[in-house]
Amino acid sequence: MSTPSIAFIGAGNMAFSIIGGLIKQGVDPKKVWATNIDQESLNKLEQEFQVNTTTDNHQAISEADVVVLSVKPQVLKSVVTDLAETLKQNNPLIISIAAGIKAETLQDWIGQPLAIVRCMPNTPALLQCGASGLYKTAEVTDEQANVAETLMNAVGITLWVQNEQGIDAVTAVSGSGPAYYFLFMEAMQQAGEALGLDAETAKQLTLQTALGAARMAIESDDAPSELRRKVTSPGGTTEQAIQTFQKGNLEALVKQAMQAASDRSEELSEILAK
Ligand SMILES: NC(=O)C1=CN([C@@H]2O[C@H](COP(=O)(O)OP(=O)(O)OC[C@H]3O[C@@H](n4cnc5c(N)ncnc54)[C@H](O)[C@@H]3O)[C@@H](O)[C@H]2O)C=CC1
Ligand SMILES: O=C(O)[C@@H]1CCC=N1
Repeated sequence: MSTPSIAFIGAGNMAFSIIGGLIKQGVDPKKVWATNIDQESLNKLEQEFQVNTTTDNHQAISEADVVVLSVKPQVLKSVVTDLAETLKQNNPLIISIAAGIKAETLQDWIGQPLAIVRCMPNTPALLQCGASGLYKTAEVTDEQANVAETLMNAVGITLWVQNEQGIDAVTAVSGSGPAYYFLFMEAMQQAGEALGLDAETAKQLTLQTALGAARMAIESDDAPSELRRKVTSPGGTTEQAIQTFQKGNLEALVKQAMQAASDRSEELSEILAK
């Protein structure tokens, strides 16, 4: 992939995953800049991926074609307002991965309606197994949209949403989603141990089962409901487990949890816009 010069501002966990995925995909590390206020995080990035690092956000964006805003939403305003003049001058494509901060809010902070793509990635990007939702403002050209899509396609699948609210939903599904599956893995592993397996055995069985189920769901023509039915013998063991989940209202709980994630995304956009 021929890459534009990309600067990640606030390269923490999520940026680490994207950068790692890009480098593993063959992106030239010399084209990637990463910043952080924490030198240790930068040392790790430099050691692992040989990308350029600096604690100076201005230096990182000075020659960037693409600026990826990857600090926490709570510090984004101070970072963006500090960089506003350079952003206005250089007019790079801005990709914000921050949860809950609307494109219009970013444009207000910058003081000009620059081209902004909001991207909601997830950490499996590190293994090129990410899933990202993208939303673009009217200022984004087709070419810039292509750049954003190509970049995120290098670390997984990408889907565009037509309205910005869609990003709140993407956040609840795939942005936060890995954590839901990790929680389920933790719970299954603990339950396996409670049933008498040693920790390593419970872990390996749990993780391989998660991988196998995900691959089947992706690769099979059957819907997950049908795949589930094929595991569930009438009067058998799975039926007992599924009935227990259903009595505990698992589906309603999942819906409630994801609504809470989406609500929080909306709430952040209101609180942090000020
Ligand atoms: N972690 C995840 O799974 C996902 C995170 N996101 C979004 O990505 C963004 C980053 O999240 P994480 O990587 O989890 O957070 P993080 O805290 O690991 O990374 C942010 C980094 O920014 C650095 N930083 C703080 N102030 C800075 C400044 N003024 N200049 C440069 N660097 C600065 C921090 O030291 C930190 O290492 C957030 O906005 C979040 O909403 C989006 C999707 C998934
Ligand atoms: O928890 C968060 O706010 C971020 C956004 C999606 C995943 N992590």
